[in-house]
Amino acid sequence: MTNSDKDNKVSYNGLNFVPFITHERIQQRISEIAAEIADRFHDKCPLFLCVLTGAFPFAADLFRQTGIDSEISFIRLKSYNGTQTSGNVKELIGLTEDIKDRHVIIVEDIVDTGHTISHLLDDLRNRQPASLSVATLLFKPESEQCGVKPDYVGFNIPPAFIIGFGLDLDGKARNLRDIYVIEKQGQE
Ligand SMILES: O=P(O)(O)OC[C@H]1O[C@H](OP(=O)(O)OP(=O)(O)O)[C@H](O)[C@@H]1O
Ligand code: HPA
Repeated sequence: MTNSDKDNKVSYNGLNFVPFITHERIQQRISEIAAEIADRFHDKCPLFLCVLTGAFPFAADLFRQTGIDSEISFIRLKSYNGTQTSGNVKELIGLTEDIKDRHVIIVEDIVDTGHTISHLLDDLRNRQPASLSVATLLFKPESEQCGVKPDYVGFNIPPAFIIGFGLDLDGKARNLRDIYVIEKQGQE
């Protein structure tokens, strides 16, 4: 089965998606965020905390491009089925590091309703890090429901479902180089 057609649309599970943000724009923006993070944390040996699964491509590029003395670790949280949040954030792989007195930078692919990041921030604050920051590639300010304001945002986007560059629909499409947005009714 092929997932793309001549208009560069892609289809997964019967839903159509159209191109939204190119790989080149993503990379450009990541290098800008990396420079900001390097400027602030170059003497603090921060711990990047990648929230699997969706954040792994962003975290890899950001971690590499920041290029300062730093470490990376991983946790795995899950709350989405298809295009909807269940509202229930499940921890599939937990934190193994002691983060007390560490400068922690949480790396997310997307802050949408904000439930996942809000749940994680509550947990990490109790572990007394020296500082806690959030870097997210994508932010949907109109969907956000928990009052979380990420410190570093790649792109503010409208409240429509997207895939690609780590973001999935039921496990598919994470390997797309670009980011795609769900096609609006009547757009086809
Ligand atoms: O702000 P929210 O509405 O909580 O949505 C954001 C979360 O949703 C996605 O994770 P998902 O549960 O789909 O798991 P995944 O990373 O394995 O795709 C994404 O990676 C974020 O962690
Ligand atoms: O728009 C989205 N796409 C994929 N995964 C997501 N998780 C939260 N929002 C999204």
